[in-house]
Amino acid sequence: MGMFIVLEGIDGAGKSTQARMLAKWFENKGYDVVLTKEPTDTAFGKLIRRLVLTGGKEGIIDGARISREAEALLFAADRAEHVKKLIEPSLKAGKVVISDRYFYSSLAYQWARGLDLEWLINLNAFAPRADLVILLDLPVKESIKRINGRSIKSEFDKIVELQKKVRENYLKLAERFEEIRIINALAPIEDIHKDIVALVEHELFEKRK
Ligand SMILES: Nc1ncnc2c1ncn2[C@@H]1O[C@H](COP(=O)(O)OP(=O)(O)O)[C@@H](O)[C@H]1O
Ligand SMILES: Cc1cn([C@H]2C[C@H](O)[C@@H](COP(=O)(O)OP(=O)(O)O)O2)c(=O)[nH]c1=O
Repeated sequence: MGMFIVLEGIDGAGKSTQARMLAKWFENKGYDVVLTKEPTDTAFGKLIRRLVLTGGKEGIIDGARISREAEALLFAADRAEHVKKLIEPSLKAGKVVISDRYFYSSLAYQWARGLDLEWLINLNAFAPRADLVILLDLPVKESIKRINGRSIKSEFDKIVELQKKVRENYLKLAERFEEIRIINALAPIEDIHKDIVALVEHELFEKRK
């Protein structure tokens, strides 16, 4: 069996930056690496971007925003395809799978949007837990600085409030899922990479000996 590593955190925490660096680190060590993300780039992921993430006209069906439940189900459908078609086959082939977001994102975000945590955990029970989840934690103020410009000004306050809730949710989830490890994401990019490598070496290599 391969190794399944997930990066989680609020928007702008540095997940995609660190996922790329970690993938390169494994490749340099001779591992076969699959770098992937959720929402995926498949038709399901595109549907989510169109129906959920735009917040604009395209996200409206029959005059209203789609329900939070439908949102959670769309993320789960995308994830089911991701697990069955890419993650499980890659792990069976002995590869290192690194995913930028996974079901932990659904727990943190859809919970923040008001859905019940136990309902979300049950909905995502088909998805195997990761070997290691690296939670990039930082204050919302800092993440907003990093992604300045990605969001619409009129929605700014609402976005800040949601991100704060999401950050708190991730920290609560870290107490419940022992595979989640918290990394301080305020540091410079190279320092965070070193912390992640140290964590990977400790959690995945030394423990497996
Ligand atoms: N440790 C860091 N310090 C400062 N800026 C960073 C750091 N890590 C990433 N960034 C920058 O912040 C922005 C968001 O990073 P990104 O990796 O895309 O985050 P995410 O994938 O979590 O949304 C990018 O412009 C990236 O270059
Ligand atoms: C995977 C996932 C993401 N999200 C949210 C987190 C992000 O705000 C948003 C999109 O993720 P993001 O990583 O920003 O994707 P991209 O920049 O490639 O469009 O979706 C959920 O609410 N639930 C989920 O299950």
